[in-house]
Amino acid sequence: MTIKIDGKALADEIVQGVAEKVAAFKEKHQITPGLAVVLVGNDPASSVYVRNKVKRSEQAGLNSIEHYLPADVSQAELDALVDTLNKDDSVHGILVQLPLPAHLSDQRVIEAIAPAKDVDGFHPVSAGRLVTGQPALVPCTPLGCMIMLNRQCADLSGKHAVVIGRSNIVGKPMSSLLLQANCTVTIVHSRTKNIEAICKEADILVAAVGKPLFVKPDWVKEGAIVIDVGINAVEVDGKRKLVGDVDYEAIFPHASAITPVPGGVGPMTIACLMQNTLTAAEFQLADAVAE
Ligand SMILES: Nc1nc2c(c(=O)[nH]1)N[C@@H](CN(C=O)c1ccc(C(=O)N[C@@H](CCC(=O)O)C(=O)O)cc1)CN2
Ligand SMILES: [Mg+2]
Repeated sequence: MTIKIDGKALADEIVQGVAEKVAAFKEKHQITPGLAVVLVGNDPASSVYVRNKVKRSEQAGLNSIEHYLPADVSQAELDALVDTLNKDDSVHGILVQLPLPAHLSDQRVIEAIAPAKDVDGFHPVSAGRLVTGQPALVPCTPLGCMIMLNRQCADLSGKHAVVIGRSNIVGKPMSSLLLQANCTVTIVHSRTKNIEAICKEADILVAAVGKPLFVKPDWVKEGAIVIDVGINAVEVDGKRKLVGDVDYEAIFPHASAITPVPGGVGPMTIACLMQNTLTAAEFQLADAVAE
């Protein structure tokens, strides 16, 4: 029997757990962890994600601070806002929704955020901490994938994990987390030869390639755990539909567990942002005590 991993239910559980810990944190320290979310422009998908982040922040008992900037905001104005948020003690986490409009630099904004407030885990300092096994703010999507994997498999040690995709946001941090869990990790990408055969050896297959239905049933080992990070909008019979990087229907009977799209990894990304905001507030408090 294949398990359909219910990301929405697990995300609800995580946010509930964060809410309990936030309540205890407030009680103990008289501090409410604050998450500042910055949205530039009005891209419909980004607007939905930001709305969900604000809603989840409220459920978690976090202080939600929202900044909506026009699509033609200058890089200097955006940098100035990030600088203000970096200096604001009531803000423990800063998230700038990506992608930014073309005239702005995603990388420049990522690097402008104070590493201590980098709840997306995209700053080079956070990436370096993760790779070197130090306490770190870990990118939310891979963190959500690891929580799902740990739920499905009590001991990941020695498993062969294949990650499809090498982005800084998913593929690379995912590989670091799997390595920390003592998996044998292979990353495959657009230049990899014989990608099907490598995927077929995976006990754990994580697809983060951004290509609809890229992974086919004959790429998957019987009993593998399949985590689908892709969220691709396609048109079927004239209607817009979301599909993953994995051919879910066809692969389902071959996997031991698999995430659907929608309702799999996506909701976990936002739940882990709540978790990271609490972690950032805890780290900042510990640093203040140590100073
Ligand atoms: N600053 C960031 N920007 C972006 C991130 C990020 O982690 N930080 N990730 C993505 C967008 N994203 C969160 O920001 C995100 C994407 C999708 C979902 C989600 O729950 N998707 C649903 C389907 C949504 C739909 O119906 O359209 C699902 O998979 O069930 C959550 C968060 C890029 N930008
Ligand atoms: Mg750009």
